[in-house]
Amino acid sequence: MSVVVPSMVRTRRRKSSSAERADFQRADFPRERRSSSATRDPFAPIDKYYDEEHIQERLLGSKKQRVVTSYTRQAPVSTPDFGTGFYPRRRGSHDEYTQADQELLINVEKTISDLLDREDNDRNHQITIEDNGPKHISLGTLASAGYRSTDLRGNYVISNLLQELTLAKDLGKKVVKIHRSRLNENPVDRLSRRIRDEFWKNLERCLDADLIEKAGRDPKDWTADPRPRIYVPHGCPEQYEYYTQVAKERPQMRLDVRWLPEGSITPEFVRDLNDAPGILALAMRKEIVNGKEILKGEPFTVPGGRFNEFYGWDSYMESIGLLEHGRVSMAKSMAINFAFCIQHYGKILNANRSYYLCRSQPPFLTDMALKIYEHIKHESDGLSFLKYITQAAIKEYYSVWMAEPRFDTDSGLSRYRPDGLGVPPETEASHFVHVIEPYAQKLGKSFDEYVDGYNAGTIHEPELDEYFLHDRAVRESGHDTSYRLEGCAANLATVDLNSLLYKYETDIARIIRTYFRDHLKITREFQTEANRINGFETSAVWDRRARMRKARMDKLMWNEKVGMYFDYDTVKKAKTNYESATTFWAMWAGAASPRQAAAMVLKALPKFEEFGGLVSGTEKSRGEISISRPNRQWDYPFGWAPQQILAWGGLIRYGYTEEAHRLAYKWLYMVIKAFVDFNGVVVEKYNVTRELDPHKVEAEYGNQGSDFKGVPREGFGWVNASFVYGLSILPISMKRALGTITPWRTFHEKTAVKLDNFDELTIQEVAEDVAEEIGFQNEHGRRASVL
Ligand SMILES: OC[C@H]1O[C@H](O[C@H]2O[C@H](CO)[C@@H](O)[C@H](O)[C@H]2O)[C@H](O)[C@@H](O)[C@@H]1O
Ligand SMILES: [Ca+2]
Repeated sequence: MSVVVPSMVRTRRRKSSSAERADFQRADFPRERRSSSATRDPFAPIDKYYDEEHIQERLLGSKKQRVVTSYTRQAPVSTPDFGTGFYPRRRGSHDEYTQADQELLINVEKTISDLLDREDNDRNHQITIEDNGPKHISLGTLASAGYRSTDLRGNYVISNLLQELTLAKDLGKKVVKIHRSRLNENPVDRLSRRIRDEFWKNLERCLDADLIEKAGRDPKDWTADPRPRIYVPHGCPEQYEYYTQVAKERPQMRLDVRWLPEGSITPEFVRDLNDAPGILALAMRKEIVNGKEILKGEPFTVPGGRFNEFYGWDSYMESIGLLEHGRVSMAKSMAINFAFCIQHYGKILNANRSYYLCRSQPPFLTDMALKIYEHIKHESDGLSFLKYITQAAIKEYYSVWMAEPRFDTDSGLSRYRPDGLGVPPETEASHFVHVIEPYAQKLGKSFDEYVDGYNAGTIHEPELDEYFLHDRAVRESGHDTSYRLEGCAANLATVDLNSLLYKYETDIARIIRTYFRDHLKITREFQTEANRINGFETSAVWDRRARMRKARMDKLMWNEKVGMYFDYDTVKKAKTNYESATTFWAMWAGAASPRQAAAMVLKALPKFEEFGGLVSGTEKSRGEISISRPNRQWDYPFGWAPQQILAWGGLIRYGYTEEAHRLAYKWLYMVIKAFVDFNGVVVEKYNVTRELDPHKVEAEYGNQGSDFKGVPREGFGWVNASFVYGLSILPISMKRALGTITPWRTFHEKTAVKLDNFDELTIQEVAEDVAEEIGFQNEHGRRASVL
């Protein structure tokens, strides 16, 4: 058997003195040393896994020479597939493929540079299926102290190697031992592990002395002098003092601490802050450390990418994944931060930046409180947590969603309709060029001059006022942007918002009845006109509100023929006709009757189901796309994690478990396939119609999460959550199939149940049976046979 020793090893061995050799053999690494894998968990979190400072000294000695990493050099050859270069040789008998727990000894810097040199053909610091490199490397084994080499092949393994080494480099490691099994890990396990051990941690922020610098940074601050700045609400003098002290103690940070005014925050005030954007203070708690009382910020999880602040509905979605991973205290802190925002800013904010002060996002607080409570009900403060958050949600319900300008008295339904003035400053400057340019030209002004004048109120343009009223509403809806909402959002009582409010009403009724003996006292900071006199709430009125809302939704939004809810235009007094995946929110909230749910499954679902799960809206509703009518990120062909999460929940709630499984499988398959083929990528949104590279989204704002060097470090908050939650609802057979990257088609073909008289019992047929039982016909007039 010929043993191939990488050329560098041979050279070094020849040069090394006998004394050095003796030292080396005396040391801990005899030629057939036992692997350390018996004691080291191949899948440990990176800080533990690479926490072996001693490797370098022990192995490299003073000359740092003995760790070998090299490509197997061969004569350049030319192949039609790869072009000219050094290509993988055939496997030799020395390859130790059978040893799943084999460990490799790797020089970090050198291997990264070799890998990028050879494998990263398009020079984007990622190794993906779009690179035409050899997808092969020979590395020294730990057991032979680098004397023997073993081969790694294939895009996934080679890319995982780059990722692991980049992580090790982040930790300052020069030489590492890596298990082969870590590079070859089942991708579902690998992504779950990275979310659990790394992504959540890297997305964690806190407005404490040590972290304010990180959380204060705003990639959306386009001003000439971006610097960390914090605004403190009037009612929080201790916090003001705290941050002033931080600013004094750490002048290099250039932290600018400012008060917010007492009383209501006006649109004019918010507009005027655009030249000095800043983060908004969040909740802090008092802790005793070394006998001294100190303030500690309640932490929060940010979405990722350029979204480096505490978001509204992202946080709810993230909490689903966090709870699944046992990070209960983080979810709890986020709910407490929401209560703080309601108390001090009057609403759950779009996010805690000054330019978001006027607007909110889709409300999920009662469901969040209940989910967290399930995890902490045995704790001494479990019930007081539920009480505190429910009171905050009640205040939010009355003063945000059931008050002017959001509440529409005619329909009795609510709208996204925030206050505000001027052009939203957080988007790229170019975002509104096509809208504003024609007005600027009319006045002979440049784009910038026009925006300055319009924002300052020296230029008046009612048409633009109307445009931005709707634009702000689009952003408050979280669905920014979409042709469903463009030019009309502020007038729409949307299915999404009213489903969520129905959920508030039913949740609040249930909470008051079940946990507070039908009498919930409202403390002063959360009192509103609606409950100030009584000072308490009871369940009956909430039940009644829910029934009323359902009746209104049925009347104004439900379309029996199409089997779907549609947004209601409160100005035109008519249903709209844009088909949106938000119709399934009514199922998530429990607002649909069993009959409506069956109709949605039978008629609506097929319109939204694509290769990668649910698409946001149908192609027909989006309409033609052109240069003057570009793609919008919340329209066809894009799919978003929250839409999937809510639809799965809704389907399960009404007993359509197989449907939920199928959709979850498709979404997770798409996410994991991109993760495997594209260097571990996890992004904000996906093109659910694109099988090869669904993470490539050509729409406004690009795609957060795709721009990284070597390894993604945080994924994207709600996609992380959707992955964790999706796995939690799938049966084990599906999880296994996902781990082997089995497309839905194949999985389905192999596992579909065969019954007598049926070629295949499809879920569609089950839905038809349900429909049959309730006397419902699909649009082709077809009735299913009775089982
Ligand atoms: O900066 C542009 C817009 O960015 C946010 O919207 C998008 O990201 C959010 C964070 O992940 C998410 O909540 C929202 O649904 C996305 O459309 C922001 O919320 C917008 O207000 C902002 O204009
Ligand atoms: Ca590349």
